[in-house]
Amino acid sequence: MPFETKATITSFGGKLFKLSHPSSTTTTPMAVNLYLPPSALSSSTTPVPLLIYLSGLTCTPENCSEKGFFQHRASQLGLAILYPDTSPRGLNYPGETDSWDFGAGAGFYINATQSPWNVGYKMQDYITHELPQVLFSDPEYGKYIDSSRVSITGHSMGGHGALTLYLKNKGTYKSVSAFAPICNPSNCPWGQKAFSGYLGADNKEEWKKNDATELIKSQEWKGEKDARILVDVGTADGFYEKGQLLPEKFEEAVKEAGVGGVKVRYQEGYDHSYYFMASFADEHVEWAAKNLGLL
Ligand SMILES: N[C@@H](CCC(=O)N[C@@H](CS)C(=O)NCC(=O)O)C(=O)O
Repeated sequence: MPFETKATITSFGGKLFKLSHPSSTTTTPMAVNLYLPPSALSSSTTPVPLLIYLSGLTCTPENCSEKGFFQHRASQLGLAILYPDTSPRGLNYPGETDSWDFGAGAGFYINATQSPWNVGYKMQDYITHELPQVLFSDPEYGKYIDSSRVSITGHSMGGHGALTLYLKNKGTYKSVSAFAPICNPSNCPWGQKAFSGYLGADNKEEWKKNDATELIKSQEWKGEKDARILVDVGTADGFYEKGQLLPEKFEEAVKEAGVGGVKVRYQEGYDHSYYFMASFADEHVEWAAKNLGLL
């Protein structure tokens, strides 16, 4: 089914489209925003590459579209941005809306294995399979996108989502970047709560398959010299201070696996918010653009 266009908003010379489509993966309607830069919309040009942005806990497609400021540099460089939602909505599973860090708004970009979540909470399949297929084949929007040039990025839960989907699907995305990602969910409260609910408290092997710090040590990545991973963490991030992000664990794993081409940067004084995100948005868009052949 093609996208239904709910709104069109001019932004940095391009257009932000607020879209919706019925998803067979989540069994619900899904909201998604798409930004097309001016170069994509001018009739004389060829399709543009795509950056997928995965948002954090509690977010919808709106948070980053409104205050992430990705559109600023994406407009100049000729990059499309896709802002998906963070979970299915309205399934009415028991406990789905009881807390902000589990269920609605907290899908973690994994495929749940535990009932009832294993029916609709399949955000990994949704982001890697259904959503790109719907976009690339859409009669209105598909023609603007070069489906062979896609990168991925994200914030917090979405930063981890970006890292894991990149690591699980080597070659699908040209690069990855993450803002304040949860780096080692098996060892932090947010991750332990989500993985217990979605994957089962005792299924630690399943946890490892969904944890960026474990995935980077896999056979597929061990010894990789050009991993194309950029991570930024703010040193005044309260969630970093509380041990939710654990970037040092990821850095240790990178070292242990002998992986090159990974930059983890600690940005002095920045917190977890979109003030931090927006401050480095240009650099993350440039990172993707460079790896997508635009720079
Ligand atoms: N609701 C949580 C905060 C959750 C939170 O900070 N979410 C981040 C992602 S992990 C976010 O992007 N929130 C939405 C926003 O800042 O617009 C709290 O009260 O501590």
